[in-house]
Amino acid sequence: MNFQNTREFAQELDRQDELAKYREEFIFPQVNGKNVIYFTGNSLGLQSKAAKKYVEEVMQDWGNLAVEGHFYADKPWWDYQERFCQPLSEIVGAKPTEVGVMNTLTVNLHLLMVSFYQPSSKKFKIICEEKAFPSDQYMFQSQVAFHAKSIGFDPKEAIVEIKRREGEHNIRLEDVLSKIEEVGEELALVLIGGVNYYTGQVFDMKTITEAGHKVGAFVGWDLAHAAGNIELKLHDWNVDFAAWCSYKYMNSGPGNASGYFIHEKHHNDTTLSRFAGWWGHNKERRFLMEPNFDPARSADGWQISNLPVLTLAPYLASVHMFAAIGMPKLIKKRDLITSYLEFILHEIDAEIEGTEFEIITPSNPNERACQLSVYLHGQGRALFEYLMKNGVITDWREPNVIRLAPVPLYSSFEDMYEFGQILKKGILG
Ligand SMILES: Cc1ncc(COP(=O)(O)O)c(C=O)c1O
Ligand SMILES: Nc1ccccc1C(=O)C[C@H](N)C(=O)O
Repeated sequence: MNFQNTREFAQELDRQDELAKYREEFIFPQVNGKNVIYFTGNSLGLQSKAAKKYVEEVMQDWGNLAVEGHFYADKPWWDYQERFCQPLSEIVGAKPTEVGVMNTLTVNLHLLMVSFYQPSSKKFKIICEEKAFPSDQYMFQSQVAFHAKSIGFDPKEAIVEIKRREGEHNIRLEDVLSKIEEVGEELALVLIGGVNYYTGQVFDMKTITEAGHKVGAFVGWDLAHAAGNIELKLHDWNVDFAAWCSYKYMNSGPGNASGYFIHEKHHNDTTLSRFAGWWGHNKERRFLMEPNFDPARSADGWQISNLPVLTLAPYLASVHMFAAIGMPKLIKKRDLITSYLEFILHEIDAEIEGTEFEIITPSNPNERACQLSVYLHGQGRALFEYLMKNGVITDWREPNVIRLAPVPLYSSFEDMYEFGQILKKGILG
């Protein structure tokens, strides 16, 4: 499409946008009496109007029914999580029995590593990406330290990071594959962010998963920046496990629950260790209070505690909205609005001397989703602060990168145009 950097053109794209009406379903913070231009749905998604209704429903049931709500609420609490399985399975490309919600992201990745990182003295290495999100790095370090002494391997050798090549911002697939081959039989686990939080790079999960399996490793994915953002086919890709937070693209609220996936091929595997609790016990027999753990033969078998229902309520509102729309439409708009933002950035960059906006996110549409990370050469933190003051909510990452994520559910094309104008003013004064 031949884009134009005019308000009329952006408004025309909004008129043609079949998802435009969903913007009304969200609450935008106000700056100078106007909706902000919100680019940080990759950090915390906006509150939907439905979220409050779902929470209020639980509050009312709690008030009216108290303990009886577990079984007699409209959406009974004891199996509240089952309402997620169908819609979530569509979002991440899984069978409904392969997904669940519980805890928070890093906690779930730790718990999944209990099952899928069982090192021996010969097979103990973990492949991850260089500069993974810090929480993942700390997780790897602590998992390795936890096992190293009893198994007797050198913790310093255990974590193998895939590096970017000199002068490049993104990791090459060929480098991931050759590292997997090089580590070979010593490789116990590959665990990478499916979409890199800093650059927005989307990894070829199918190919990497296959390569990991070829050398006998488990392969898992941190899908924090992927769930609700990109097409996923976790079942077909034969991924062993994955987890994601729900507060980014899935708009479930700050620090909210994590979704997780465990491939059905593992559901009956009793050799996998796991940390158990009564909510993972055989569902029909859960309330018999039996002494021995009999795990549910599905992803539910990894549940531990009864559910934080109030917390799950806004997440349920969100998955219902995603289910009503479907990922294909979101992805279609995502690609158009991201390309439009890219075009606007190039236009403004070309107009202004002395600046250079280097988009470090891959330009190949197969390797990016809705985030553009922009290196603002010639500009400093003052520009970021100007943007924030003028109603553009973005984030700053050292040394000089802003991340912009136009979210297809609630961002408009006119937002992109307006952002360009504010950016220009911020630079030219
Ligand atoms: C890739 C990635 N992993 C892990 C986390 C941490 O998640 P949590 O604090 O929910 O455990 C985040 C974001 O906060 C993230 O972007
Ligand atoms: N949960 C948060 C709480 C406080 C500050 C940031 C976060 C984020 O989620 C950061 C996000 N993971 C990121 O990619 O930057």
